[in-house]
Amino acid sequence: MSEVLVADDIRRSYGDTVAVDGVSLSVSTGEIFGLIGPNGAGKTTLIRALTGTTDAEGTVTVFGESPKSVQSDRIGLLPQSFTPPERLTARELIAYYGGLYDAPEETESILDSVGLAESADTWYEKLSGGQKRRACVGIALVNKPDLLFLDEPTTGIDPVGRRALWGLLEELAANGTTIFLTSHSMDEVEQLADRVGLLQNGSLVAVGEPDTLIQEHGGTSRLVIEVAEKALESAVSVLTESGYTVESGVSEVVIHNVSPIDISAVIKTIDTADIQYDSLTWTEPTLEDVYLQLTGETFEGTFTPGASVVKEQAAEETEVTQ
Ligand SMILES: Nc1ncnc2c1ncn2[C@@H]1O[C@H](COP(=O)(O)OP(=O)(O)OP(=O)(O)O)[C@@H](O)[C@H]1O
Repeated sequence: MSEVLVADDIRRSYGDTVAVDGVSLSVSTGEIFGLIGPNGAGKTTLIRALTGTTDAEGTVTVFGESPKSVQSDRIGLLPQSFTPPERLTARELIAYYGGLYDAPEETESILDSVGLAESADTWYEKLSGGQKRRACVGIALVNKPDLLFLDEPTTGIDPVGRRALWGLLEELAANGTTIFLTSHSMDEVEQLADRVGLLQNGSLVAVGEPDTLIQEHGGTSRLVIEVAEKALESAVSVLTESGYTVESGVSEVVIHNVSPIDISAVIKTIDTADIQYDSLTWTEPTLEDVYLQLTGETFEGTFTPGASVVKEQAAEETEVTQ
């Protein structure tokens, strides 16, 4: 695979604010690179530097030349904020932007790909927020770009639409389109990206395949047992005595490093001690854990979105639901 995008020591400040602070990276043909990072980390500024839409220090080459010199139909860009003419329908918009290129993608095919076929005759201003975002994604695709930059492409798009868009992006990448995207949705990046870069305070603090980053920084699998406050202390002591590594929260006990086959032994231990609990939830580390670990950010509670509830005490049998 050849390198489509190469950035070396990119720096961009706005007055005293250092938005991008010496970023170097490269992305290969057909690769999906996911850029994550807290609000204000510099993701949009970096995309603007990589696309030549803002001047920055350092060097960027796209297809071996400066981004400003690259033939315009080879790059697609969906900016974070973008408002196309509002009194055009979705179909007219796609056709209008397509008309700027010699060999655009077929309008109907784009409308179909982004799930707007049924709303194609609605003015942009009358589309819902998610439909507007779909239309903007469609506009970024009109020139059949070889390199596609998407700054938070799925913001506001419903879960079914998001998954459809993921499928579309995977298909584009499989056919050789290189994709550079930013997102605050860790499941989106984990699902899509071949490699992930975590930007913090303008610097790339980690780059790697999602699985590798999760292995290195995601921590252990966890079994979260929700117990009544009065049972918390005895639950902790029973489980600790049984050799588990335990941590307690406000109303839950967390056991680290538990594999699914160990869960029944844990249940037996707490049942034998007659400890009342509301639920058991098993989680394995995700990209979100990597994000939280490396950025040092925290949130209230222990549950993560990928959690599998393995048992509620009212249930007759242990059952795994995703
Ligand atoms: N045009 C601008 N003028 C002044 N400061 C700016 C400008 N654009 C960005 N900044 C500042 O640069 C820093 C990085 O902003 P940027 O928009 O690149 O972050 P981001 O990671 O994309 O954030 P978000 O996740 O919220 O979209 C922030 O401190 C922001 O306030």
